[in-house]
Amino acid sequence: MKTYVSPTQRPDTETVVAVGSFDGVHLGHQALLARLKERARHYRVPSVVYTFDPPTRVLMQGVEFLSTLPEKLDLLARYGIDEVIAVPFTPEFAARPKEAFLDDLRTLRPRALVVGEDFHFGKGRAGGLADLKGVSGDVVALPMHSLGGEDIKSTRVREMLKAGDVEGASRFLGRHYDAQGVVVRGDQLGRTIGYPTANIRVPEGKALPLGVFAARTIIDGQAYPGMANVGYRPTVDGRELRFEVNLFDFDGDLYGQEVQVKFWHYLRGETRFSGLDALRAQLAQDALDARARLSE
Ligand SMILES: Cc1cc2nc3c(=O)[nH]c(=O)nc-3n(C[C@H](O)[C@H](O)[C@H](O)COP(=O)(O)O)c2cc1C
Ligand SMILES: Nc1ncnc2c1ncn2[C@@H]1O[C@H](COP(=O)(O)OP(=O)(O)O)[C@@H](O)[C@H]1O
Repeated sequence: MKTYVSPTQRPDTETVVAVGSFDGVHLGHQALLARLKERARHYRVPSVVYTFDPPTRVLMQGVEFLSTLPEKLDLLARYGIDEVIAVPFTPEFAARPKEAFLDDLRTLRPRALVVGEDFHFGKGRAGGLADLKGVSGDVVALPMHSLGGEDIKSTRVREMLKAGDVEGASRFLGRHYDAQGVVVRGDQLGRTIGYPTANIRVPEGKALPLGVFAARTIIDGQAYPGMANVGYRPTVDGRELRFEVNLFDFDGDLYGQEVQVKFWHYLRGETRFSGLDALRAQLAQDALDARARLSE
């Protein structure tokens, strides 16, 4: 998959194009991508995803993102997209009139455009489907996808994560929600209570679910079962948000390693224990619960 930061960078050929933030690449996005690929086969031209980094809502409304750009590119490659144009979404870009965006699209010579039916663009969200018809003779506007009577939206996935509902988020994403980052040093307390935890630093702004979870951690392509905590560690008077994982049946040095944690099941909310002994007892129970959930 080729990636560009501007539509003018790519070779001057016809295309089919899907436009959007694609934050999380959830089931609704996946339906759009399937339609994009179908149109690309039909016209025998490359499938192009025109996306914004960061997602428009992250810049405009200050929300957290579900996928970092590398995570999003990785997912789009796996769905078999030929090219991605990831334009830096800045206040200046957001303030451009709709005509400027339409001109950008024209440089891609789109045989077909695939968007969600509520797609808007340009300053004040002034541009809509009718404008797109001036750029391509084949505008596919997909209706909002729903699951169990609920619209599938990135916003809803963010809400579920904040409530610890990683199962709900997984249903909407069509895969387990995950976070990638590098293992950094913590307070070296975990090992003293028999539960060493790899503290993971994720890119600032990445949405994390809150609570205690059964998780699978991918290190060098291998999956390790374990349990994760995302919280403030009230028992040890923690202050900032920490993301840590204890791996079962693992012993080794992980500092500096890049890891990917897949959140499997919500186990409980974080609580304040009377001391480290009480915390240790709870961790023993969490480990049993996590193993049971992971072997289901
Ligand atoms: C599965 C799991 C659950 C946890 N639950 C809690 C909790 O409920 N309350 C709390 O204060 N800390 C909780 N912690 C965080 C521990 O306090 C933390 O692992 C310990 O302070 C060690 O920190 P360190 O990695 O900086 O050495 C949990 C950690 C894990 C791995
Ligand atoms: N089973 C394990 N799960 C997680 N980390 C482990 C495990 N075994 C060893 N480690 C290593 O020990 C470190 C965690 O020990 P800990 O005392 O909690 O220190 P820190 O506070 O620096 O995280 C991890 O970063 C990793 O390098």
